[in-house]
Amino acid sequence: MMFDWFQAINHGIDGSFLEKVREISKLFFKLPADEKKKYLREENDVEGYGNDMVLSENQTLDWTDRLYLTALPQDQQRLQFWPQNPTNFREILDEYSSKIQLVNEVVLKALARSLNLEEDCFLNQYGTTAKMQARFNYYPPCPWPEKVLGVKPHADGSAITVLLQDKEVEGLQLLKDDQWVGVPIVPDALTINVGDQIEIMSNGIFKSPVHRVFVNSKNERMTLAMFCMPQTEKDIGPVDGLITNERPRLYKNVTFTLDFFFKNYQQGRRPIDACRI
Ligand SMILES: O=C(O)CCC(=O)C(=O)O
Ligand SMILES: [Fe+2]
Repeated sequence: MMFDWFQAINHGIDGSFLEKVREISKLFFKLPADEKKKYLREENDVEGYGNDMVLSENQTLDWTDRLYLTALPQDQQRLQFWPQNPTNFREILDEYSSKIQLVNEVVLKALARSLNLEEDCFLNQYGTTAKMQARFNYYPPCPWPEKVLGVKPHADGSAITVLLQDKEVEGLQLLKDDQWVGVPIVPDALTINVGDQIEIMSNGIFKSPVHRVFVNSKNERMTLAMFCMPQTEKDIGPVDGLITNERPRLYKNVTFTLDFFFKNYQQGRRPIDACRI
């Protein structure tokens, strides 16, 4: 199997800028609850500040606070959910998104070349605009760490996810050969994994890894996941060069909307299973 998760260093984003990104996240989560509530997610929406969408009484909630925002394209930003405080929040997130967009392009081209395909074959499925969702995750210390998870097992619905990990506190684990393996902290690295949409586009050659986050009783942890993907109105499917007699088409063409993703995810189903032929 090909790699599905790696740590990128020399990605072109300064350590000092990554610090600024961590800083706006921290300043936001440290605001008084009343102030954060101004950006509260609405009941049936994913964007904004809050926790899981509650879809059933049996659902286990994640031990986390998060702020979920559409970062790109800029004209789809819903600024009512963007913190006014810290005052440079928007400037920093905009700059970070455009830098991550470049990382996304480099990675998708490299993935294509590694399969001897034309380098734009994945990017061509993006349509006219790329989409990017930012998820700021805050995991408070937890008095019963063995009883809950920071994020329950899931795979990402993105094409790729670029994660800025906490500088000091580990928590991310990925399922490899039925074992949970910790993802270490590498200073100034970006942790990159493929999501369901690259699994589909690559006709299953790249696998969108299942991962989860554990919490601990002593330390809080903060991360920022950037979900990079094609514009959501556009359907995607396995690229032509990867459908052969030996390897028939494994996935349908689908329009991978956020709604489709979350309805499955919150009920403990993998959205990608709904895409298989
Ligand atoms: O916080 C982490 O380490 C990972 C978070 C994650 O998997 C996600 O936001 O999809
Ligand atoms: Fe994830």
